[in-house]
Amino acid sequence: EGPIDALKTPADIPENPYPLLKDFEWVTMDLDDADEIKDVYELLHENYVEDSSEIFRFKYTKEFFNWGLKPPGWKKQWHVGVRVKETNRLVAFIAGIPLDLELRGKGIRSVEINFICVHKKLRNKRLAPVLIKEITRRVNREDIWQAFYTAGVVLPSPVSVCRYTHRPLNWEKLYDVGFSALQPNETIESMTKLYEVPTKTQTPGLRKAEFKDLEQIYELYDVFHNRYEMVQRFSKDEIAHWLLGAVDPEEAKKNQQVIHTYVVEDSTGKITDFFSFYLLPFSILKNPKHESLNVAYLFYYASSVGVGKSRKDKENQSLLKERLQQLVNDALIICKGLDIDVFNALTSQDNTLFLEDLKFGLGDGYLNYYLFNWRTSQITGGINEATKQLDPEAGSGVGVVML
Ligand SMILES: Cc1c(C(=O)c2nccn2C)oc2cccc(OCCCNCc3cccnc3)c12
Repeated sequence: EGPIDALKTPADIPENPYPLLKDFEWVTMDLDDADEIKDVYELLHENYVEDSSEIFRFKYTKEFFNWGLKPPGWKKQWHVGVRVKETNRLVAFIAGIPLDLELRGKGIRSVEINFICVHKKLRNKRLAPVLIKEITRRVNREDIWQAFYTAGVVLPSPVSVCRYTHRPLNWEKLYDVGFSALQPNETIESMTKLYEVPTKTQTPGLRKAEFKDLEQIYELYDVFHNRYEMVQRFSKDEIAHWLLGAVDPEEAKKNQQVIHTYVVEDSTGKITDFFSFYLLPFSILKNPKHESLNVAYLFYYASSVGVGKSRKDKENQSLLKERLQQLVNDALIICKGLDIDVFNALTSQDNTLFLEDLKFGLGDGYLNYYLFNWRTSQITGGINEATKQLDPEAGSGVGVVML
């Protein structure tokens, strides 16, 4: 376990940007400028590909970028763009944000790389590796030598791999857009009935999280995440940003269209649990009936039921299983109320404890986790390596959730 490359200092790193194809120039995006956020939004909206079927494309909002790209400690120079010199058109982007990663108890100051995008017309020009080299240079100049990133494709040595899972909430719409299909002995009515959820949440004391809960959420997140091998450690400001929408309560209101966090408060005023999900719709291309798919992604959660207990403690595992099933079932009920069509989750964290019982279906996508310049042994991703089926016993050591 440890760095792979020879140790260096920022002085060893070139101060000039990495060489670029002649018609293009490096730019540092200023995501405090509405026009620049718009450029990134348009580039990704037209060119970011996530699903192989080409039916769906992420339907970004300004708030999604405000929230996803500007957490506490964000740096302009880690929002790297490539523009065409002549036209000033943005044709590529890559982002890094600070990450306090902890791997089996060892803290690793690193960055999280995400949102890499190359314009469709510039594919196969080997631009992506150049984007990665340039953002690595800019990160190294800040004396950071490790990076964390995920990808649907298999690259050299993933630390872990998790599987996509989907919980239909509006089955008929998923059927209409071609995401879900009918098996021989099924009908639209039987499927709609199968995925029906109550209208009211069931957990006593469940309510939206507020800023007054910040201290307790911060504490509960920290102790609960000791159970995973790979976790993201958060400052209190980072918990405010990632779970309440922003450090500043006024700014947070806008981002609460994207990030939704709920807490359970017991009769003594103690926060015993929280869960969160973020919304990122898909535009549906070429469909006569629907133009967008409303999607929620399970984000971070924690329960006092799991605090201070080993995952080998069978008794506690079954208590946690029961608790998480109830909490995530409430998340489904809330999302149905928000007109969400499908609730997405990975096989990470303790999700394998509830995925099957709450009727999540295994998707055909996988998420591979990578750690640049850090050798480490593999971490279980909640699925059986050979069969790719859920591995409820093993659970997952992956506690980090990336957007
Ligand atoms: C993507 C995604 C999908 C789908 O593609 C999908 N669901 C319903 C219909 N479709 C086609 O399903 C998932 C299940 C779990 C985690 C996921 O993704 C985890 C990572 C999400 N990244 C979002 C992101 C981050 C940065 C920039 N743009 C997008 C996904």
